[in-house]
Amino acid sequence: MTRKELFKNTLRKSVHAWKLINELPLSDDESLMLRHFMDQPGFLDLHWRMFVPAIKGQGTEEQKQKWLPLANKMQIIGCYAQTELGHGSNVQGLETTATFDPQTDQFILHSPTQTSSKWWPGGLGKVSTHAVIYARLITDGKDHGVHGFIVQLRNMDDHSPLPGITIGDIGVKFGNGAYNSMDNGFLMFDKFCIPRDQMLMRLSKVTREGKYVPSDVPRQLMYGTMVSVRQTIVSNASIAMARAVCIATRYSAVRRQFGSQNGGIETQVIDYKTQQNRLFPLLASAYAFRFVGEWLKWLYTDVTQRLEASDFATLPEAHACTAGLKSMTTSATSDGIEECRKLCGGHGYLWCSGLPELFAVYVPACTYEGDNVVLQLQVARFLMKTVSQLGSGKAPAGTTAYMGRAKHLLQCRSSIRKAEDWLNPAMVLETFEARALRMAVSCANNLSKFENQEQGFSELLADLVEAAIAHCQLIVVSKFIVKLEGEIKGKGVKNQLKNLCYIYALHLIHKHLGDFLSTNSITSEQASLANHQLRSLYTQVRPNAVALVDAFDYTDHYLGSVLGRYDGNVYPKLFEEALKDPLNDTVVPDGYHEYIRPLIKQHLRSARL
Ligand SMILES: CCCCCCCCCC/C=C\CCCCC/C=C/C(=O)SCCNC(=O)CCNC(=O)[C@H](O)C(C)(C)COP(=O)(O)OP(=O)(O)OC[C@H]1O[C@@H](n2cnc3c(N)ncnc32)[C@H](O)[C@@H]1OP(=O)(O)O
Ligand SMILES: Cc1cc2nc3c(=O)[nH]c(=O)nc-3n(C[C@H](O)[C@H](O)[C@H](O)COP(=O)(O)OP(=O)(O)OC[C@H]3O[C@@H](n4cnc5c(N)ncnc54)[C@H](O)[C@@H]3O)c2cc1C
Repeated sequence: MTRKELFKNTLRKSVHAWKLINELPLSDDESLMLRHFMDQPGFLDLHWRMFVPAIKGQGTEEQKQKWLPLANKMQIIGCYAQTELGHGSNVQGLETTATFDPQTDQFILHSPTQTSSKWWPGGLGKVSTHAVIYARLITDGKDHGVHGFIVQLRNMDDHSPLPGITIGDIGVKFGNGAYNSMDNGFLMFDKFCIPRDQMLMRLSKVTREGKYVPSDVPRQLMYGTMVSVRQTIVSNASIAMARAVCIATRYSAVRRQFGSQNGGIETQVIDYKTQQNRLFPLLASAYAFRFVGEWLKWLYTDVTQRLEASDFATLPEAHACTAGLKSMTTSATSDGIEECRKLCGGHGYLWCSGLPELFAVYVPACTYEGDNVVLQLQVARFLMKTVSQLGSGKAPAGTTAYMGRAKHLLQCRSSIRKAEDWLNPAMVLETFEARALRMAVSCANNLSKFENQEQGFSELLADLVEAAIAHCQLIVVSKFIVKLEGEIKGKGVKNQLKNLCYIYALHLIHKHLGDFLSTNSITSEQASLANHQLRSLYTQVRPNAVALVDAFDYTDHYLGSVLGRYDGNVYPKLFEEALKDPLNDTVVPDGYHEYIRPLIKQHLRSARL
């Protein structure tokens, strides 16, 4: 499809999905499932995941009563317009202004520079009638920082932009189809006026007289919509990883190379330890991210309930967990999808493998909802704060509770003696805790050598990110272990999950061996034992690998992959796909008479053939 066709077809699908949701009708969970199977980024994502939650989280009761019924019936379509051409990560650096005019009781929205143009918001370019706009609030010449406003963008009769608004699509993005189904947009305001009651005023207010009234709740609640989406992105990482792994695992069982004896069949590539060493940790990650995603959903629900009761104590941890896990799981999944492409050899590079499209549509997850490095730095700040409070009498809680055992974890030596010891959950957990704590404490010690903490932080950014990743990996490993300790129906299933849990943990040790050795969390002998155990786990997973990906229950239609077909009938179907290519419509290609024939004829003449 051309871009225009792709965009229009996605509009068609989105509107059809919305019709089904209402007609059947579908529950919220079923509607999410429908979105999952619609399987294309589109304006509904931003309307439901960001526009509506932003109003719910930041609007007053009256604002919710006014706007939510319209949004819930999709009589208005909204998006979330925060990022600007010049500023994305640095939200406090946004330039768009919303200046209160007491004479008209209105805010004047203005884009003072080119870099202040909104740039990137999904659904903005061509579809949305409304947006939640983030802009600097100015009253009486004073800048109060960034706040949210509900703004109508387009005329409700003919969809034309309202006077004072310039709006459009930002152009083609990475990949052929992928994210190009979405109208990520730009927007400029030229002194565009909105009524005062369209500032989202749950967190702070501007009175009729133009007085700014800050609220007594943390201003970070303005970032709440991002926290909610980051949490869902973790579960989505599992879905995308599982999809790539399903394709690569099934194909690795079909594909054979070398090893034929006396003219017999060749070896299935899944039997090579190198293939297993690349594939099975990704299979384990798909399960691990699913379980940590379930836990994060619980954490998010818990913090939401606490916030409703004005208990803000767990907000920093919820922010650190959603930011860190969003970052860690999306980076691992993007890399994992690309690894799966390579695991499928040359055929993985074919569009019909399903992997190029999956990669292209997935990889911006490392950037949207917060650049992955920027988000890990938020985790690092949280860890440095926690370390600095050790010994102050305030016991660390939640995911940093292990830091409360700092004295032990800083000096303990791993008691792993034989390979099987690596199947002991307490020993594995302690290894990850020791490594995470020692990396965090080492950063804190190095920071303390700087007179200026911010300067020290800038100098140590790379180490801080590594410490944050170590903490996030510990969370994933620990939640996998907790899952195993809970109710899992079926001993066989539990055994399989145990294998995957240890593959996940031991492979991380192997991959980040430098961290584990340099922090003396394990010795090089214990590292060899971990590798030995890992190989043995691969052997145990091998006979069940295909069943473990079949368990994801993805249909062939959803996978969209010739290589990942359930029936394994890969080669005939690769031919069928090839023959569908427009280049094969004719035997002699268009351009032969124009370019190839004259070239050949010229050579034939000069060679006197
Ligand atoms: C084959 C076909 C397959 C098809 C598959 C389809 C796949 C589709 C999948 C769809 C899935 C999901 C849909 C998602 C849609 C994505 C759309 C994207 C939307 C966006 O990107 S919206 C814009 C997002 N922008 C960002 O994330 C910006 C990142 N920056 C920030 O968040 C912040 O500014 C910051 C965290 C970097 C803060 O920096 P800083 O300058 O320090 O900030 P301050 O404002 O001064 O605040 C500092 C203190 O506040 C704390 N803090 C910061 N953030 C939060 C928070 N969110 N909650 C609570 N607290 C927060 C911070 O820790 C500081 O605290 P302290 O003072 O240290 O105590
Ligand atoms: C597909 C897609 C959809 C999007 N949808 C929306 C949307 O609906 N609404 C919306 O408002 N926005 C949206 N965005 C924008 C998105 O949120 C931003 O792109 C994202 O927050 C990153 O910001 P940036 O582009 O400014 O990156 P930058 O911050 O410019 O990052 C560039 C580089 O600088 C590094 N860097 C930046 N700051 C630091 C620092 N302090 N320390 C160390 N390194 C740093 C980063 O790691 C990165 O390597 C979308 C983006 C994409 C790609």
